[in-house]
Amino acid sequence: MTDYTLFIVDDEKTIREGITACFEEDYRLFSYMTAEDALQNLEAHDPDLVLLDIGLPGMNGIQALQELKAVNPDLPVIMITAYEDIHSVIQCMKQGAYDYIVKPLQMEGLEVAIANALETIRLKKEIKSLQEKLIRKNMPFFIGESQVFRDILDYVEKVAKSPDTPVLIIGETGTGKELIANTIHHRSPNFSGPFITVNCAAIPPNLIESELFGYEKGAFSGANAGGKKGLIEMADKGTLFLDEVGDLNLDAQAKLLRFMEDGEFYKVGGTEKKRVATRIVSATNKNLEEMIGKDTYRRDLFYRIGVIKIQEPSLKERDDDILIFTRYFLQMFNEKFDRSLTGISQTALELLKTHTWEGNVRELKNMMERAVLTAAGPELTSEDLGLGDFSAGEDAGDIPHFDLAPLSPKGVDLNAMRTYMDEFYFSQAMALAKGNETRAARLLNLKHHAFRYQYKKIMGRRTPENQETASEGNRNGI
Ligand SMILES: Nc1ncnc2c1ncn2[C@@H]1O[C@H](COP(=O)(O)OP(=O)(O)OP(=O)(O)O)[C@@H](O)[C@H]1O
Repeated sequence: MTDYTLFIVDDEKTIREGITACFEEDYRLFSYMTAEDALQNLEAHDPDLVLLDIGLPGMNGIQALQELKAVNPDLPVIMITAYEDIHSVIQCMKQGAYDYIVKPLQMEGLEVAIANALETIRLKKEIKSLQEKLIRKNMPFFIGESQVFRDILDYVEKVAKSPDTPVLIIGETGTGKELIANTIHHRSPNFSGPFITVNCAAIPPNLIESELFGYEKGAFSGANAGGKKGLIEMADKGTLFLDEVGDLNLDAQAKLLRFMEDGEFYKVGGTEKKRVATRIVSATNKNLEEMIGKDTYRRDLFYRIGVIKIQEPSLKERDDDILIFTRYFLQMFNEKFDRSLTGISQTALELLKTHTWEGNVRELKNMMERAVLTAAGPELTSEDLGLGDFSAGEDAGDIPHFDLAPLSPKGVDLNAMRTYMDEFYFSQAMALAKGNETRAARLLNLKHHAFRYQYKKIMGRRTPENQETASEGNRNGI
């Protein structure tokens, strides 16, 4: 006997007994004289297939089909009908019946119909289980125990259920906005469709329209001869993730709004109206409300993209998670680089807690990657992490003395001063060491890798004018 349960619902005793005699060795069978009886037993026996007579006394087969589909839309139902009742059959097929058989019953025909229906169920179950496996495999992995973060994940779980409600994720750089967008996609009904990411800040303003909507051949000079599909069309039946959505210019904002109103658009140079169904998830680290006040962002678009808003906390606002992240990344990079660092020194742990974390989780992840790769071990020190003042040694406890100007009553911009000091001493060290990084690192009592990392960061934040000033500084020996 196979593991399938079948209901036979027919008021004719000979039909019920005939079907039972034929199939009782193959399936678990329950037979009922009325639809009401069958519906009452639905929950108790959870059938895989129902054979349902149309001409039943009391609730007829058409009404019973509706009731069954309301309880379980995927339950296959084979209608049993008298030949002359073909109009009712059509009605049942429109309401989702799987198949029908005509009285007097031919048992071979019924056998084929049942086998087909059960094979469809088997395939559907297999597809569902494969889809679930795929979701689990592609599901972004989250770290975080803080209450604020758990609340966000609960909310994400709820909003993901819609296939098309727009979501706006707001938060500083590196807080995990893209990870959240990805999770919304994978937990939504669109999960088997594409997840297309667009970095709005990276596309030149004059190309944004053709990138988003695509273009027809010959739309403009320099265009592909065959035309191009836009990112919106590529995201059909999936999710379009508009990263840095605050960087869209006003022209592109107007076009995006028009598309979001009704899901329709034209390709650049095209005359055919196109339609796609995609969910728009956007993210920004800008203050869009402030931009609306300055007329650089459209209020109507802000409301349209932000039907659901998710505010991602900075790492500082969820500092319970800093040590959890640190341990996780330590283990992750230990495995990746085949290292066996045992932990993190007490001083380093204290410094991790007090660090400013302007680059949020990304900064912590990068810091751990670099430290695990280069540390001497056995545990990570603050020096390995490039944190704090370690000129006096990791746990020496002696604070070195520097002669500093006293604080004036006007106060001081400490961050600007630190930046200035870094730039000043790194430039000087490189000038004195004639560009030799190892010697420059020694002059600043830094390990070579820590020097390199910080020097690259300093060079990266300089504007071209600053760089000119700095190199002049070098020439003048400042
Ligand atoms: N909760 C988390 N669990 C695990 N990894 C995380 C988490 N949050 C962020 N990350 C990791 O931090 C890095 C930055 O995350 P992500 O790119 O999602 O940030 P973002 O807010 O979109 O940044 P940006 O605004 O700069 O684009 C990624 O490597 C991501 O995997």
